[in-house]
Amino acid sequence: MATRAAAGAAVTGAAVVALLSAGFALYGPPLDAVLERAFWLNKAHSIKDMETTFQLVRNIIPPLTTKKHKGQDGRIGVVGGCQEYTGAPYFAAISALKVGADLSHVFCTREAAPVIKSYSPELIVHPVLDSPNAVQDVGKWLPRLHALVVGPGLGRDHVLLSTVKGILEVSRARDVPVIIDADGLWLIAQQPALIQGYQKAVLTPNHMEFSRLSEAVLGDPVDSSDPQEAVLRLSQALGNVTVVRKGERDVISDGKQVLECSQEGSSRRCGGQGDLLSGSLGVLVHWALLAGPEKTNGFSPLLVAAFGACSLTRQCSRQAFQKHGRSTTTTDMIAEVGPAFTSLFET
Ligand SMILES: NC(=O)C1=CN([C@@H]2O[C@H](COP(=O)(O)OP(=O)(O)OC[C@H]3O[C@@H](n4cnc5c(N)ncnc54)[C@H](O)[C@@H]3O)[C@@H](O)[C@H]2O)[C@@H](O)CC1
Ligand SMILES: Nc1ncnc2c1ncn2[C@@H]1O[C@H](COP(=O)(O)OP(=O)(O)OP(=O)(O)O)[C@@H](O)[C@H]1O
Ligand SMILES: [Mg+2]
Repeated sequence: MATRAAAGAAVTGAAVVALLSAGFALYGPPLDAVLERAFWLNKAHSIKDMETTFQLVRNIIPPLTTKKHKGQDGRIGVVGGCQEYTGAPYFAAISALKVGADLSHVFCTREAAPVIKSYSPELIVHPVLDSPNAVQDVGKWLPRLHALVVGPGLGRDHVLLSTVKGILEVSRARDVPVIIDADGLWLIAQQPALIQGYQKAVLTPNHMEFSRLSEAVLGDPVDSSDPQEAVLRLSQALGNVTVVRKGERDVISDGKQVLECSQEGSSRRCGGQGDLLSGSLGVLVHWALLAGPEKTNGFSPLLVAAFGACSLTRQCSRQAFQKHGRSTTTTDMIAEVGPAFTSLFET
């Protein structure tokens, strides 16, 4: 367990960067106002030394060319979808495709599968999660997947969670990057060892999920006065697993650096926005790891990917809200993924 003093010492030694992206004109260049505040506690670098985080996200985006084959820009899996929840895995999987993945798989329970298939012919849906050989059924796809998003709409059934434990163990053994969200985080709060020290894991907790994880891992309630330190401490305690704490501002840390994303979103808090984020992150994590640290200017590729997914989700929310106001739903946000991506990363 990390103590507050230990965390404080690590902060002092580490390069801590807080990047706040203030609002900028819709469809306008994002560089104008993205870097509101940046500092390195060891003073070795200054704001002028650094490219903006948006530029780093742009650096990891693979070019669209006629030379590629299907699958090269991303084959993403989503583990989730049960009797109660079919929307969440759909949102995550379709978001991965809309961001630019070539293939998007959903591994769900038998009864959720026809429902999810009926939402979209573009998803590949495997009704395997409640089968007796579920771990092997998912495991045989792992060599063909670039990242696995675990948890959207998974539910908390004990048998399903123990299957997912097995899937996480196999994924880790195969070095497959995992993005853990929603009920996947419920499992991690009970068994943090599953991802302890795994450098290709990213956790994307909302407010409640973050509190649950912090209490389970650090043993004390979250210090709401210092969100950055709270995220830094949790990441450190988990062995530098990347943590993305969603909220009014998204705080991202790998236990060494802290990024903050306050890209303007909207005041609509409809369900499913986090699923858009975790699905998008699946693709961006693959792209970032492929690009490597030389393209991210020494920053952790996972931090850059997370910043990209957070800013994209919030921009989708902003654009959808401008069109639909109070009636905005996640489906409206998904329709904005293309334009939002272009306005943030391709201008
Ligand atoms: N259409 C769907 O199928 C959807 C299914 N979902 C699934 O629903 C399941 C449960 O997810 P939940 O997110 O409800 O998880 P939890 O059961 O942990 O609930 C989180 C709770 O925290 C509350 N909360 C969120 N932000 C807060 C804040 N800033 N301050 C105080 N309270 C806050 C929310 O109201 C919610 O009740 C997951 O499997 C998830 O993926 C959601 O993703 C939403 C969409
Ligand atoms: N108060 C807020 N203001 C602006 N954006 C927010 C706010 N709270 C959350 N968001 C944004 O909404 C997105 C989803 O975060 P949220 O906390 O709703 O996740 P979630 O509860 O997991 O969602 P889901 O319903 O998909 O499970 C993130 O991009 C986050 O930045
Ligand atoms: Mg969620």
